[in-house]
Amino acid sequence: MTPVTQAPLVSLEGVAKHFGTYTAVQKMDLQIHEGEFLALMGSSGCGKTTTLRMLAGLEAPSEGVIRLDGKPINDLPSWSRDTPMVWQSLALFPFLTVIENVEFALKMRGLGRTERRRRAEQWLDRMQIAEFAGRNISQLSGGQRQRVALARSLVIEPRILLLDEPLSALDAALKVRMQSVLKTLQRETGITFVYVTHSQSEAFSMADRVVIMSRGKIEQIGTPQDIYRAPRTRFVADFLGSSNIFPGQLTRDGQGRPVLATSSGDFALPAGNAPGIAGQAASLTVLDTRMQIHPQPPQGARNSVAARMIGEEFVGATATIHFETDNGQELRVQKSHEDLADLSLAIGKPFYLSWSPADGHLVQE
Ligand SMILES: Nc1ncnc2c1ncn2[C@@H]1O[C@H](COP(=O)(O)OP(=O)(O)OP(=O)(O)O)[C@@H](O)[C@H]1O
Repeated sequence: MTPVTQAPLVSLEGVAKHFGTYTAVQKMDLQIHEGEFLALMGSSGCGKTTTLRMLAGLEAPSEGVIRLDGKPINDLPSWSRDTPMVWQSLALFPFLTVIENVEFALKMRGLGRTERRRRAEQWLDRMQIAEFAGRNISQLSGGQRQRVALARSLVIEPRILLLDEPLSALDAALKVRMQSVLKTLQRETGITFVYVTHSQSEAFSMADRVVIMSRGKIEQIGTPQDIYRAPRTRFVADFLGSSNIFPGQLTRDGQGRPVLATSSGDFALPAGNAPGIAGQAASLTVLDTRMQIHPQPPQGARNSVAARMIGEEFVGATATIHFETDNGQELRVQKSHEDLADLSLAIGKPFYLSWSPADGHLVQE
C-alpha cells in the first residue's frame, strides 16, 4: 500500500522533455513513494522510456525539477546516482560468466569473494537460473539473459530500481511466472520499482499504482482497481479495452434526472457521477463484465439497447460475445459459460443488452 502522508521518495515537478521542436514528455507532476511498485504504461512512443531515462539521469529534463529525498538531482550525472537509483540494463558483459556478471557490482563495491559469491548465488536462485551460473552469456536464451540482468541489478539491493520492459523477451508462461516472482521480491525487499511497460496485464498484476500516459502526457494515475473501475478519460477507457463506450451529450429526462443522449438511446447515469452542464459532450463507459444479455426486451431496465450478435471469443472459463446495434455500434459482453448456457446464442440473432445505471461511469471526452 502507498502511504499517502509520507514525503515522496522521488518527485517530478513540472518536468518536460523536448527533442528540438518535438515534445516527448509534456509538463508532468508525479510523486513516487518509498517501497511502492509504480508502473508507467502507455502505447509506443508515449514518453515512458524518456521519463525513466530522466529519472536515471540519462536524459536531462528540458523543464522542471526532479527531487530525490527532497533534493534536486537534475544536474547529477547518472554515474553519481548509481546508488540508490539503478537502471536495469540488458547489457551484460559477454566476457564474464553468468555468476561473474551478477557478482560484478559487488566486486566494484569492494565486497569479499565469499560474500559476493553467496549473494550472487542467492539471487540466481531467486531468479530460477542457478543452473546456468557457470555459462557464458552467449550460451543463454533471450529470456535467460533478462533474468541474469534482473539478478545483477537486484544483488546490490538498490533503493530504487528502474526497469524498462524487463520481461519482454520471455514467453507467455514464463512471463506470468516472473511477474509473480518480481512482485514477491519487490514486497520482500521493499525496493521501490519504477517499471515501464506497454502491457496492461503486467502493469495491472504487479503495480501498486499505474501511470497511464498518452502522447507525452499523464492521462491517469491510480491503483489498478481504481483505473479499471473508473477510467478518467475516454482515452483511458479505450486504451484498457474492457469497457463499452457510448459517446453522447449530457441532458435531463422528463423528470429532470441527468441522462446521456447517445445515438443508441438516452441512458440513465450513475448517482454521484453526473457532473457537467446540459449540452456538454461526455461518454458513458460500462465494463463488458457488467452488461446483461436478454432474448426479450428486459422489463424495468432503465438502460437497454437492441443489438444483433456478430461473434464470440472463448478465453478459458469466460466468453466474450460481440454485438452490433442498428446504428452500427459494436458492443461486447463478457460472461461465464454457465451464464450463457440458456441464451441459445447464434450469430445474427437479435438480443437486448442492459446494465444498471450504477454500473455506468461517465468520462470526459
Ligand atoms: N533522442 C531522441 N531524439 C528525438 N526524439 C526522441 C529521442 N528519444 C525519444 N524520442 C521520441 O520521443 C517520443 C517518446 O519516446 P519514448 O522512447 O519515451 O517512448 P516510449 O513510450 O518508451 O515508447 P516504446 O514503448 O516504443 O519504447 C517518441 O516519439 C520518440 O521517437
